[in-house]
Amino acid sequence: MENIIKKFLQTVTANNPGETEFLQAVTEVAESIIPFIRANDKYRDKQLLDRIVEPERVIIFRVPWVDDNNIIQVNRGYRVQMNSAIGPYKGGLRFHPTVNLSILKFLAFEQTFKNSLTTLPMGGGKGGANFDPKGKSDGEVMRFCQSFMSELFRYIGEDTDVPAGDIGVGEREVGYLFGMYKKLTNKFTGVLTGKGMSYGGSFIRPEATGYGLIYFVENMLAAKYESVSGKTIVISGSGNVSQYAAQKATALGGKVVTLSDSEGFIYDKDGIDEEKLNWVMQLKNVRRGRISEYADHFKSAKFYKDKKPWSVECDIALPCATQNEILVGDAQALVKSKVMCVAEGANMPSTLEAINTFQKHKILYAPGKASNAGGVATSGLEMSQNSLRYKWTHEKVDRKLHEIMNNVHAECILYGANESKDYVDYVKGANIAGFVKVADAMLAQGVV
Ligand SMILES: NC(=O)C1=CN([C@@H]2O[C@H](COP(=O)(O)OP(=O)(O)OC[C@H]3O[C@@H](n4cnc5c(N)ncnc54)[C@H](OP(=O)(O)O)[C@@H]3O)[C@@H](O)[C@H]2O)C=CC1
Ligand SMILES: O=C(O)CCC(=O)C(=O)O
Repeated sequence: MENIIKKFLQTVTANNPGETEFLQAVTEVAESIIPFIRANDKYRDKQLLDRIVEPERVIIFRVPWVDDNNIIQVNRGYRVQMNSAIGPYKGGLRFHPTVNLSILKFLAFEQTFKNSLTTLPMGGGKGGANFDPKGKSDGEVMRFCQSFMSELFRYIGEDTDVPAGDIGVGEREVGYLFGMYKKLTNKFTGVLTGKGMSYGGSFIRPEATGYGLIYFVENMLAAKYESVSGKTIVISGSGNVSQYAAQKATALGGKVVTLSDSEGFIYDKDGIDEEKLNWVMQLKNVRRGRISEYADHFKSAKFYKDKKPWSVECDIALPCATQNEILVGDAQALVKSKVMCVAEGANMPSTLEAINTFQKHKILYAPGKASNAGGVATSGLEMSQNSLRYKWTHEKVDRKLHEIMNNVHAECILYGANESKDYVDYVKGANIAGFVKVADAMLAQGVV
């Protein structure tokens, strides 16, 4: 089996030179899917994984725009349309200076499995640009978004490809993108999700990834007769996912002690309660400031410049910033501090070695494609509401989100529990459960 996996990965490596993040994501999936395919005649010799790793389409385009000093700037825009076997391409847009094809291919690949896990009819896609919204005026961000959409609009649509937010793309950016799409096509449709509440957005979509993460963690802990209540929780990042994970964890009686951004982390020994979190939301979503300011404002906190929070003692660790933020040494530090559960709000925040470390020590570990699926699931609910031209209540969407996360967890157990049922390999469980639905649809649709 090892040789078959090795040969497959050699081919993917040769076909995608230098795409380290994409190869990392494929390696993690191949290790659990190839043995499953070989053990099931239905999936054998159909080159399913060979087809899934090849994007159906990649669009790369120029994004010229004019900054506030009247200087012309140029960025590169992308949309990776990875797999449409079970529905229109669906996945966020990332605006960050590090964006490149490898990163967007890894995200689109993971998204294919994640979206399948939600059981909603959404294929996998991802896009973005190497544009940095940090430090830009609202006017600059608007002009960039308009230029980005003036090319992307040809390739998307409510039944074709439905983008949303990701790092650097929040409600402000989605608003500008939607406005330009509407102007260019003269259509008011559910072409983007994460929209504002006044023009077709869904209740709970802003909260969904963070809330869904905590619903998933509650499921993981319940199997050990534990809960979030009374636990010390370390969170990285301070953006959308981190904020709402912190909010829900605190509401359930957990004590969140860290948040971070790309300049370092803050540790608040007294916990980041609701009032302090509201202050953070104002800082990050309105003033667009740095997390270090928290330690200037709250005397119970200390700022650790250029450091990550993984050496802080905790029961639960929730990486919610970016890919590969937990290296093997960080995983070892968490194991040493007797972490009970690590659940990913970010996409692929743990390296393969870090995942091995958690699993070797039988830590409850959930990969992002399962534990952060609540965001895209609620985007799927936003699409349903847009098709219905209707808006469900806050309570109804939250209840549906909760049910979906319970179901994603159950699917992971189904395919990931070991024979003696005393440990769940959530990586294996999520990969196989996500694969089955996509593979069945691909088989039914022929070689296309
Ligand atoms: N938004 C969503 O619905 C979903 C998001 N995700 C994933 O969750 C993660 C966070 O996304 P989201 O909260 O939406 O994004 P935001 O842009 O709202 O926040 C991102 C946060 O991560 C920090 N960060 C970004 N890059 C780095 C880096 N290289 N090193 C250290 N910190 C970094 C940012 O700090 P700074 O401001 O300094 O850059 C910021 O605090 C991403 O991995 C995303 O793919 C997954 C599912 C859904
Ligand atoms: O809501 C969406 O469509 C995208 C969410 C996303 O980007 C993700 O799940 O990583």
